[in-house]
Amino acid sequence: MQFVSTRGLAPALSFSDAMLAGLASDGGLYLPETWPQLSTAEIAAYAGKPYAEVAFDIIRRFSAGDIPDADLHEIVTAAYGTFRHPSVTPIVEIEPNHFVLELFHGPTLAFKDVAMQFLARAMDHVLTRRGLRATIVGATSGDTGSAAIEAFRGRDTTDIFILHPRGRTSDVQRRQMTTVLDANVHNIALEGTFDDCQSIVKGLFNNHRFRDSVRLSGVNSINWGRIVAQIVYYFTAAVSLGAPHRQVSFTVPTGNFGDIFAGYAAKRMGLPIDRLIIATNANDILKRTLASGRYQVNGVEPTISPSMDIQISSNFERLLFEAVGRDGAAVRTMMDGLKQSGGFAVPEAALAAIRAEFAAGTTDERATGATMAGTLADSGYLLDPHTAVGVHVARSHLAGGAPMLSLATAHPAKFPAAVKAATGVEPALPVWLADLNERPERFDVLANDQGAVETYIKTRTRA
Ligand SMILES: Cc1ncc(COP(=O)(O)O)c(C=O)c1O
Ligand SMILES: N[C@@H](CCOP(=O)(O)O)C(=O)O
Repeated sequence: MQFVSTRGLAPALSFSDAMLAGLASDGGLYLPETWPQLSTAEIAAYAGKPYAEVAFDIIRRFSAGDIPDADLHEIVTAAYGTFRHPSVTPIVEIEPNHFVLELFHGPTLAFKDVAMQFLARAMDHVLTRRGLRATIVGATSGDTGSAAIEAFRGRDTTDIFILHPRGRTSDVQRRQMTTVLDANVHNIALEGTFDDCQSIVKGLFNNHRFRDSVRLSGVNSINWGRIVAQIVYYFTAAVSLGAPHRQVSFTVPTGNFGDIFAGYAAKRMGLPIDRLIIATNANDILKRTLASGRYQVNGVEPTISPSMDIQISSNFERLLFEAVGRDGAAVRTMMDGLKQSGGFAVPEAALAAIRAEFAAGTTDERATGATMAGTLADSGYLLDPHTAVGVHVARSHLAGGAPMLSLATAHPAKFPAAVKAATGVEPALPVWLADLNERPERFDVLANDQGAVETYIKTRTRA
């Protein structure tokens, strides 16, 4: 299986090379050349299987011939052995026909662990086999960073540099990153927004001389290695509710569009998904795009679901590539518009294709709080603010349809202030994080300046 860039100019790469590259050399994102197809019988056979076995079967459809099966099996077994729930990603019914898919049982309490525990081991495996080291960079609004740092800490093959927007994460999220003192971990608090962090990370990849000199690799969902691991829980969740003999729908709290794109990929591989619903907070560029056909960046608005305070939704580029019939030139035109004027029009046929697969809804701050309070009162279930955005949007799509799965993307204890303000309940951190507030922090504050970040990385990386 080869992987192609959404911008059509970079060479096609193997699974391992696409994973190490992160972003393609033409600025695009990698996608499999074709979507593997699963038969009804193959999907039905996932029922009752351990999560790691399903992960192995799905991921190997992309990595076979590149990562040996025995090695992949070892990687997924170790990755999902770190989760504290035997089902890894269990589901809970919160009201008739509406379920939450709990993705927060990993080491850092967010859905990012599902992919990051796989990605760190897979990268380590490839680098070790090749006798190489890499410099990992990532931009985070809070959760990607903590999950990546936890997964890569102490690894000899990698140095990891995570950029977070200074003062715009929850205290728990920041401390989960900055209290990790391993020598290969470097935290940068950037004077800017998440979009600024992400734009610098993309800028580092697009500076080819720098990229090659430090052997740069990325861990944001621009990396196909992230998306591939997230496809798995769409299958396990749907099968546990009766797929492939029955359709299910998913509502996904969305920022960078990686998580919901994994759902789209599952559908392209044969999973009978009825609706994929994009749920956003006030940073509603995706909802506006679906409604108007114009993707237009506004300023980022801080909310109580800070991990979704994103305007430039990177993985939407993958969907655009699909929707324009995999025409890299058309994607380049749209991305040039984004760079030059902060927006572009989605061609009519592509918009129709996107609308046929996706719906979108937005939740304001008041409704997010009310959803947390109401769900606790009615179902005894405590939501984190991101999941609450999804649950609120999902509720307007419940009537008479397929069972609805709302993705629970973070544990409420990651956002204690927002949860307490809405519900009066202060969720406790699990025992392994109980002393988080007492641990010493280490991070450096940098200006929103790519040159400053390059110098910082160059003087610290061992790659
Ligand atoms: C808790 C939480 N929910 C939802 C999202 C949005 O996911 P995505 O960026 O894949 O759309 C994020 C960040 O990515 C997150 O950290
Ligand atoms: N919400 C994310 C933002 C980065 O998203 P990614 O999935 O592309 O890594 C975060 O928590 O950092």
